[in-house]
Amino acid sequence: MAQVKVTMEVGTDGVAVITIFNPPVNALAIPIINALKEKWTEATIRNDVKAIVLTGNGGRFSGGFDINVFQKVHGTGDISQMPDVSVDLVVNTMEDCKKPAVAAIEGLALGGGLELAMGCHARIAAPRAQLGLPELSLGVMPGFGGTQRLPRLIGLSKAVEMMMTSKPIMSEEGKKLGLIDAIVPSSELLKVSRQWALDIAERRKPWMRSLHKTDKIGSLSEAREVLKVARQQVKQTAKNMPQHVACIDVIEEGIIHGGYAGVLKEAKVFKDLVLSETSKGLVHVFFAQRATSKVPNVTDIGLKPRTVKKVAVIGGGLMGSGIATALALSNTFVVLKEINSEYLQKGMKAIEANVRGLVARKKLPQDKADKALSMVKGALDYSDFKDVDMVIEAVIESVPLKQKIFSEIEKVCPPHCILASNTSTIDLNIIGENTRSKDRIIGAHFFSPAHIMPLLEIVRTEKTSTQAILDLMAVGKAIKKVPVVVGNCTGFAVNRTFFPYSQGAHILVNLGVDAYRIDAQITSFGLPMGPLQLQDLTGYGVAVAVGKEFGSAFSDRTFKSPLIDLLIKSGRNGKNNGKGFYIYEKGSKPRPDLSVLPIIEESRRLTNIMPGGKPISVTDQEIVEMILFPVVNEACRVLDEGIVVRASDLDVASVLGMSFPSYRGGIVFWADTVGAGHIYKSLTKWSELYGNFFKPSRFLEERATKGIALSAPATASSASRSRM
Ligand SMILES: C[C@H](O)CC(=O)SCCNC(=O)CCNC(=O)[C@H](O)C(C)(C)COP(=O)(O)OP(=O)(O)OC[C@H]1O[C@@H](n2cnc3c(N)ncnc32)[C@H](O)[C@@H]1OP(=O)(O)O
Repeated sequence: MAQVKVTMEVGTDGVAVITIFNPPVNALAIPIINALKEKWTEATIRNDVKAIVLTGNGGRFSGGFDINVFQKVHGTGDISQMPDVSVDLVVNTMEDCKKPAVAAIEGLALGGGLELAMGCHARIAAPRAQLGLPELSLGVMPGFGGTQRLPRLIGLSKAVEMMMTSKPIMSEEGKKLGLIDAIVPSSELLKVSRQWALDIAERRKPWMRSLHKTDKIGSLSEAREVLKVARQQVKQTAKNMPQHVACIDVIEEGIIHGGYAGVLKEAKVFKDLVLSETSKGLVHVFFAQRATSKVPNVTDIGLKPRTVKKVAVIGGGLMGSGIATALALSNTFVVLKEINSEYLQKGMKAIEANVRGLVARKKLPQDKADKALSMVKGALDYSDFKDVDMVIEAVIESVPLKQKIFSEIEKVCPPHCILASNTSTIDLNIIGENTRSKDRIIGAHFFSPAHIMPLLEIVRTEKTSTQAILDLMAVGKAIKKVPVVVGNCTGFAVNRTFFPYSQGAHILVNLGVDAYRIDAQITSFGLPMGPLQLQDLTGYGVAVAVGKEFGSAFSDRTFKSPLIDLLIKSGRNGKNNGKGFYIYEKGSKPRPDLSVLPIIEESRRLTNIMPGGKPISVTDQEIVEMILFPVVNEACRVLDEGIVVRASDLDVASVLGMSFPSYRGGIVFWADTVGAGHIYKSLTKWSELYGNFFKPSRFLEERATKGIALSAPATASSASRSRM
């Protein structure tokens, strides 16, 4: 293992270069922080040192405080594990040091990394270095003085924006804003930084303590206006999370009472936030997301992914065109195949619209858009398939059609070519039934819109080769998705786990609960929309098809709601035709459509499940639980069957595929915070009252009765039932 250390080399010029070594991102682990203090103190007292340069080894300054420490604090609840860095190291040792220091920044300076750099007296950066304070995305806030120094260096508005969005800027922008003093090529970074430090020591350049600066903050009333607007914005964008408002309050403290008072308040509030539930959830998701790239017996056996240069996408509909867009944007050659020129043209136009949309939203420069569009070629036959490395089939969910396509592509593609399907529900073994290439068949399940949604479920069967899995994982990463490897079953991990999401809503509606109250409670819990609005968005055709598929796979626990059929009969198709549970009009938010109420009444009459014919009475919390506990229950079955490698993969999949609130840590993490016991008891009660849909799974029952967390790894007995 590479050594975690801080070195100091004193040159004949009298400059001490202090270097952080902690690959891969030079995280500020506690030994690093202690060693930094030691070296700085040594440099301060040594007579041969005139000035200091701080840098990071391996082309990266620092990715910030060691996030593992947060996780340790979360595990133990012991906040005393957090070192006192802000005052002791950054203010007293670095900023108030009698020798000047310059930060030499390459690659990235994030979080605590940037905060150390701001504690230095100047910052020199290499081109395109990332600079940011992303702490809020971990449920905390900058804790090494960043809330005070960033506004003083670049102005309040921009500093607030950077902290609230957690988005980094490049060193070029940092230079314009005043965060960076000079940009120099990497090869000259140390040389220029040393000279700069000497220039400060000899008063040829200003000796700037950023905490003492006031010129960029503006008047108190201007500052208050900026913070007021920020508070209003985070009410919308950061619902249910404490760190945004806390951070604004701490910034305000420094503006009113001075930077040092701000630093003191920051240190206190920072520690409170570290202990918050939000931070626990977000830090869990941070590590869970990185864990998805570690798949036992796939990524740890020394196998290398092969290069995938050219991919054929079959089907130019919503999914196919989205997938083709994602591939083209990452410079992969794409052949888009359709069955006739009309459909092909539509598909090509959809790709163009996707790419142009990104340009319009300033997410993509024009030259990259042109390049992406030049990577796509349309085709009406298989002649371009002879040299493709991968095919992704994205046609309608029809078993015979998919089977036909797979037996055709097996013949026309080269033998190394991976044969992937974007099916969201159909068993891959059935799709590949008529082929002799079962080792090359794999699921590449994208989420709509495929060029934007970050999740890629990679579905392996018992026969899929390790090489094919590894190759698709590499393609997924190349197109900036988070690939999560899952097993083969109806609905795979995400759709299967969340099938009860809409089912639960339909049961509640039929039990007499107001449809719009259900959606409102789920959105206030933190999902972007409730289950009924989601059905409007995906369209009722999808709801019917998915309902059939799941109804036959899991008939024991499927609730047959007539509501969607009744809505279709009344001429509704959700957002597609502007009429569903809500009314959709251009330019305005969806509005509840009260003319749906008689249709709901009709559904209630048909199902006749209201006890005594009267609507049930439920609290807001019960609504959330009656929708989400069945989801947890299905997640338990997914865990029990070994469909995911680890529980945290399901957390990531729920956050990225279903927009489950990341600050709640994902579906299983959240369930563990609620407690398996409470979930089990509630489901048992509801199953007695309202039927099998709520019946607790064997896995949930076992975990609840034995007091084991749902996320705990599978026992030997359940692992042996694993499908992988
Ligand atoms: C007091 C302070 O104000 C508080 C703080 O500083 S909180 C920390 C603030 N910093 C951050 O939020 C940055 C978090 N890191 C990142 O965003 C990204 O890792 C990055 C942009 C630095 C690098 O991205 P990338 O090159 O894609 O590598 P990525 O796979 O994410 O990370 C590589 C490894 O470094 C680890 N890592 C990254 N940042 C880390 C950190 N700050 N602490 C501990 N480990 C970290 C990752 O867990 C991963 O470990 P693994 O290989 O064992 O899975």
